Amino acid sequence: MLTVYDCIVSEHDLRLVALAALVCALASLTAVNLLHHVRRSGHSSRIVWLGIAAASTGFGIWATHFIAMLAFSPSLPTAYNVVLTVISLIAAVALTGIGFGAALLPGLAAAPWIGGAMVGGGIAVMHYTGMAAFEVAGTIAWDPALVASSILLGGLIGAASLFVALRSFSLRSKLVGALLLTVAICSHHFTAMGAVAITPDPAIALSPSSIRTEWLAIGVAFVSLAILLLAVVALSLDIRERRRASLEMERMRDLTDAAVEGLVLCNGDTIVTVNQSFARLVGLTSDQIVGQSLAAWIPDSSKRDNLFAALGQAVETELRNGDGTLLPVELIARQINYNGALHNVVAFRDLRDRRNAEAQIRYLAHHDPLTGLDNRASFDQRLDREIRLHRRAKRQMALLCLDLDGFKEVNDIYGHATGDRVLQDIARHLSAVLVDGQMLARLGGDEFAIIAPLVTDPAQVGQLADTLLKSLKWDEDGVPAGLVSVSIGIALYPSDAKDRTELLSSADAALYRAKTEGKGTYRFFEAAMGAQIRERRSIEHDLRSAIANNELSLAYQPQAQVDTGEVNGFEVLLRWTHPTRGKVPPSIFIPIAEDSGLILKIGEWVMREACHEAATWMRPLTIAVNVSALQLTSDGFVEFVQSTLSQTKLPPERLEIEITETALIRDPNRALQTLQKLKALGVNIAMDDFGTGYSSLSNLRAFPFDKIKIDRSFIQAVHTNPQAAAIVRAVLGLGRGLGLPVIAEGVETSEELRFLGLEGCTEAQGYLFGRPAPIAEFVPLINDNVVVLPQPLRRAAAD
Ligand SMILES: Nc1nc2c(ncn2[C@@H]2O[C@@H]3COP(=O)(O)O[C@H]4[C@@H](O)[C@H](n5cnc6c(=O)[nH]c(N)nc65)O[C@@H]4COP(=O)(O)O[C@H]3[C@H]2O)c(=O)[nH]1
Repeated sequence: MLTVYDCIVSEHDLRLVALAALVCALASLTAVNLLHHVRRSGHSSRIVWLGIAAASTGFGIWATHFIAMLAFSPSLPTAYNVVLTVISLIAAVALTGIGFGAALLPGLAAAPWIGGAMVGGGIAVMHYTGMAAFEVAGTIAWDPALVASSILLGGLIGAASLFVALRSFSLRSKLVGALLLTVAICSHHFTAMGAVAITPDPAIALSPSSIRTEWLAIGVAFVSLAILLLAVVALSLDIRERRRASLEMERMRDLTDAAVEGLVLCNGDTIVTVNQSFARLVGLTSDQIVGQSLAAWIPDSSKRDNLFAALGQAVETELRNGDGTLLPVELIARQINYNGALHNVVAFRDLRDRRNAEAQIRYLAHHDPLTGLDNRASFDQRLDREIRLHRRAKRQMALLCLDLDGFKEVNDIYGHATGDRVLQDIARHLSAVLVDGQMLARLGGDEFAIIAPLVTDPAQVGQLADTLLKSLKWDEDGVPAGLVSVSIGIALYPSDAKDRTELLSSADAALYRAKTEGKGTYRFFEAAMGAQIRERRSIEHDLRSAIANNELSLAYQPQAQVDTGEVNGFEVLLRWTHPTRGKVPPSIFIPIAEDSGLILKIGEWVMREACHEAATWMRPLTIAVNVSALQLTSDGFVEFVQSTLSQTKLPPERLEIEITETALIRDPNRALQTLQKLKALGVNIAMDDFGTGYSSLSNLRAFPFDKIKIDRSFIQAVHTNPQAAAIVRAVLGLGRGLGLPVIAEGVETSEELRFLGLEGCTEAQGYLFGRPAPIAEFVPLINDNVVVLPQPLRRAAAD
């Protein structure tokens, strides 16, 4: 280093050294600017601008060398070989051009380094060719170490200069790049000059054809002037380009800001600009984002690689936003030519809404939207899985099927909104009872099911059912406690079933038993239940086609005066003659018809047939028709009765509707409204089976009854059970008190009739007067005023 320093200080004119450095710096700055211009140029003008850049830089290197040589004063005569001097200039221009071309090769990350190193090589070739042109009256000796160092310095610093200069479009990059190129040229030159040792030799003469130093100075001055001109051109180009770039940037920003998707423009991995959508997406300002690496926002490197490997194809990954949280995004990358260079544009589409929608769809596919519980599909999957696991582990599990009692009434009376709230409440209460591993699902309507895995003792499941039932004792939304209850059927795997379908049907059978044996309770499956359920389903199935198949008929049972035996009217009783089962008792098929809703259609048929029949009788006898709760509360029942009466021309006062007390309890307001309307039509209303239900005095007063029917179970026990006799007496007294006639049902013996006569009962019905039979058997009764009571009984009643 000292040799180089000594060489500069003691053997050079420092003013000219400074001039050389200035020319060099000017040439380097011009070179960097023109290089950027080449990069921005279109294909056709690229080669022209590359030539201009190469010429300016080559001239600059050459001029720097020769000004520095002019500054060199070995105190001996010197001159320059013309040919070699020209070759050195050509070499400088050509090798710089090749280096620049290499540095701008697209798609090669190391291109600026390689190109820069080639420019460094060009500096060395120019210098040593120039030194070969140098003639001096002496011999020149070279220090090989310094020669090698000079070449290395030029190459390395040259490589670094182009890398820095081309890294970005910023002014800083350009200035630092130009400075490094200046250092590369100067450091090479002066290190190489430090390697020179001249020994004066008067015997060596300068060749006559060589140019004198003075002439060289003039040539160098011209070249320097040319560099100055090129620098001005480069500067104006730079200013123009900057203005154009800023306009282009502004236009692009306006355009990209209009886009809904986040857009990011990258030079390599560095973010050059972003639109407002992207800034909003990450929650930062664009100034905070620009200049950063794309990797900072897309942490998954493999997804980043995929993005650029398959341009134009969507890649789903995560975006890290300003606060460090990750957002699901879809990316598409494309390449565009921006400011003369290829850039990557990455579009970011926020996938949160889509993901939420997908999650919602997935949720809905497996859950009941009203209660949030798992739905049937999800339940079936889980049950299958649990059965597999328990089979493998040889363990026991339980399935509990739950059904709401009285839910239909809640919907009818309080409306569907209340019904929905009741279901939600029930779901919440039941869920609160369950422990980890147990699953509650809503299978539809008012049906729920619970899977209880790993049961060691059935008593455990009984306790669970008890707790579930207790959890539902509540009073909410104005729905009275007790109106809604839950019945539970329990089946165990593997003892009650081998697969899901069988397990469900066993639990269903147990549920049916629970419902028929009191409601609000639970039952375990028993083998016999399966057969009962199948039987019930078969009856329900056949009942559906019973009207169409003419399998239904009506039986008529007389109702008579206790004292005279005179017939007042008939009660209509439904009969079903099944093609294979024969006569099916009403006690079997009527509850099935009521549970399945078939009673609505069947009841209409009964009413129409009965009114039609009664209208044909010569005597104006009454006709009593049983009406079930479902009919009474069904829409349009009153209108139906009215139109039946007018169609059959039966006077309304001849029709009597028999209603049990339970039909009133389910929906008292609606029942009251219906009964009042029927009453207004002129129809009579009888309370059936009095004594078996609630036997509420308030019901008798609140509803517009015309008659009370004492249940046959009391009549038949009047002589064996003093309590029954007391009840009959009490009901008769009640009737008298309220001014309501009382009819006794199921009178079979003359003793029963005598008892009723003595207690003041005016009307009776029973086998004693006649069994229910087709109307054809009562033809004389309906046409003549015939007393039906046998003589001895008439006497008994009269006694
Ligand atoms: N042991 C005995 N029984 C007697 C005597 N007199 C009448 N019965 C029976 O007592 C039942 C009286 O009908 P219910 O209390 O309205 O009870 C009826 C009624 O609730 C229902 N039912 C029958 N027909 C209809 C109908 O058309 N519509 C509706 N909704 N229910 C009906 O089925 C129930 C049973 O009907 P049935 O089996 O016909 O049974 C009838 C009748 O056959 C007697 O002296 N001794």
